[in-house]
Amino acid sequence: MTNPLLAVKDLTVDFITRHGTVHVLDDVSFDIGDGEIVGIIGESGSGKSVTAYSIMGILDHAARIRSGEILFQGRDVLGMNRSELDRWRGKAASIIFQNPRTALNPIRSVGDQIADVLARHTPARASEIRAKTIDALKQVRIPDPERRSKAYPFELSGGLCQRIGIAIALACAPRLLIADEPTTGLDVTTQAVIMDLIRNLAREQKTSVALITHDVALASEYCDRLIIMHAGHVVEVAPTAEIIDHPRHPYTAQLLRSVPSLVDSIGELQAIRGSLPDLRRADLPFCRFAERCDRRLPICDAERLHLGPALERHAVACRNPL
Ligand SMILES: Nc1ncnc2c1ncn2[C@@H]1O[C@H](COP(=O)(O)OP(=O)(O)OP(=O)(O)O)[C@@H](O)[C@H]1O
Repeated sequence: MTNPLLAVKDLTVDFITRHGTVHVLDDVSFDIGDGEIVGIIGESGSGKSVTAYSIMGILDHAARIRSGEILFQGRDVLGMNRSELDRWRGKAASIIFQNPRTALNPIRSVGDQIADVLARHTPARASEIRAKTIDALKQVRIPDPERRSKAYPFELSGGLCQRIGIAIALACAPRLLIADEPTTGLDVTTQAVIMDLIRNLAREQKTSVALITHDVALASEYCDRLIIMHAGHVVEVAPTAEIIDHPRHPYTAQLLRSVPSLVDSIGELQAIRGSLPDLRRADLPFCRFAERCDRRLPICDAERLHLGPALERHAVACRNPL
């Protein structure tokens, strides 16, 4: 991809814990283009959130970025100092979290929380900020926005709280929105409303979206391209239809076979074999899927195969792909 909006290159992140070093991300590389909606998919523990937090500069203090680059419009995000990051976050890139209620400040009205973000990034008079706050609430289809702006998170449903999260994230029309499991915990109807809202607003504002989810069916419905992660490696990247029709990595194929809406008959439905390797192991195999893989070859254990920084249209990190 020429001049992507975001380029993550060979990102390697460990966590230092009392029980040892956890090798969470290992040479993670991918791009996100202007206006694209990209799904980052994988089982729980595959490193999706750590990737998102690395991009946003909000990693836990136990994290160590061992190597790699995160370039946003060519600018090195990892090299930004605190005040540069504060200006960049919210204005250029923002994030919405899984649990909207805990992500919001419980003791500040939702209108004030939107106004705070606007005031931080756009110098304007209080009356203008107030008008923009109401506009932001209207944009996420909050009924009776004047009244709701004075509400506290505990007074709103989970779905309404997530709309507030979206309003805060999109208040300054960022170029990149990271949506980290934005619909987990919401009922199915509300999930669809929230996802439609994210997609439509992103398209209107030309905001790129990284949708982080373990829900392959959801990602396949909303994303242009999918990035498949397994145990801290990116194993496959391709346009959504291509990956759904012709998965090439054995892990992707197993992942797709575990999704009821993506198999032709119930008889084809299969659980993913085995479990993720313990990321504290010092002897992690080059291919972290090898121990779960029925296509493993001797060469898989001999040397690491990288997806590479310049990703092809359909890239797969496997010695013996389908
Ligand atoms: N602060 C931390 N200290 C130690 N290990 C951590 C920490 N944060 C994350 N990890 C480990 O990093 C790995 C990846 O976690 P991450 O939350 O990114 O996974 P995920 O793919 O987003 O999963 P989920 O869908 O459950 O959120 C896991 O093994 C997790 O235990």
